Amino acid sequence: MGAKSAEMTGITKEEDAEADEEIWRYIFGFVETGVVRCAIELGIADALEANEGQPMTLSQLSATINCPPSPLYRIMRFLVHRRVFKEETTGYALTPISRRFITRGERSMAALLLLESSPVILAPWQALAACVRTEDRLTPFKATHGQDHWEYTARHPSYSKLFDDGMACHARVAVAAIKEGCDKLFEGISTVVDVGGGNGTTVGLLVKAFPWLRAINFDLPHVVSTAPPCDRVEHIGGDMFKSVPKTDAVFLMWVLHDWDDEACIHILRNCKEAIAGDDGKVIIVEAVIKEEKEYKYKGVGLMLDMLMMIDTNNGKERTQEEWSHILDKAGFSCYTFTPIPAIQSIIQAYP
Ligand SMILES: C[S@@+](CC[C@H](N)C(=O)[O-])C[C@H]1O[C@@H](n2cnc3c(N)ncnc32)[C@H](O)[C@@H]1O
Ligand SMILES: O=c1cc(-c2ccc(O)cc2)oc2c(O)c(O)ccc12
Repeated sequence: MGAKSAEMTGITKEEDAEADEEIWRYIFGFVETGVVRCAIELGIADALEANEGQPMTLSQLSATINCPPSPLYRIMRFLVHRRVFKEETTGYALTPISRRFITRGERSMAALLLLESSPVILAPWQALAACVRTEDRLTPFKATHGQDHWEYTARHPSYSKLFDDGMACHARVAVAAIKEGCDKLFEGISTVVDVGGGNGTTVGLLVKAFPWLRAINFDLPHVVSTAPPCDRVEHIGGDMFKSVPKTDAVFLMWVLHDWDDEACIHILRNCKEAIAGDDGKVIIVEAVIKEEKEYKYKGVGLMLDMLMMIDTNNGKERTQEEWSHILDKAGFSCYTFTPIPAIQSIIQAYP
């Protein structure tokens, strides 16, 4: 049977030609992530950074990172084509993308890429179709690893570190955006509890950015037990489903997206209980899913929504209406939404 005509399908020649090209992005999309992961593991961006930002020839780079020139040439050819690195007359150089893969860089996303491309995170995608079909929905993560994400994290310290480091590298970008987009957020606030604060990177940065603040980093006991000490930050282990330490303000970033509405309402009621003074508030830093034409960051919110389907029990990214629903149910008298230059928005909820 021959190809159907444009009149029959309603597809123009141009659209069809575009699809011929686009289809390969779906088929080989993983290659880009895989090669960037390899570049991070080889330390290519780190080596160029250590060379004081000066370009390096293939043989210099090969000697520095201890990788033979022949495969390195092919890897660099691919990454130059993708603009991850650039080729100048004197050798290979960093671009704005590879600067984000310098492991100790201020805006490094290397740890998040290593997390998302890890076998633990990737394997459950094989189970997504089977899991969404079943009525008594087992998450793909649990179907693959036999435990839910937080049980698995508690039992696998090396994955727990990979996860906390991944979250922490994104936290650095988020706190800078909070300061830029909402610099009055902590006015009149002396103490803040970061609920689900991971290894404390976020509160550590918050107390630096807002120097009058004292903070508690509150997370599961096994998570805070490995958190490094930090000035004006106390680490407390506990369970947000039981209670939250008393404070002026509660801060939650990328915590509520892990949970269904009922669990979120439960957590938010505990956070509301924790607010000691009359001027306190709960600060939520999360994605707010918007109409398609308003999507920023190439639909990252929708990608995270798919990730929540893989890793959590009915966790999801929410629209403004969905956020309003859970905040109303948790008993907040009013709340505001503030966009910031990041994937997330700031939601301030007042008891
Ligand atoms: C997606 S991570 C977000 C980490 C951090 N807020 C950030 O943005 O980098 C969710 C955090 O919630 C914590 N968590 C899960 N269950 C918890 C509970 N019952 N009580 C306190 N924290 C919990 C996890 O350990 C994890 O650090
Ligand atoms: O694997 C993840 C990744 C995230 C994540 C990544 C990037 C962001 O800007 C925010 C969050 O969150 C996760 C999560 O909440 C979870 O329960 C399991 C896995 C991941």
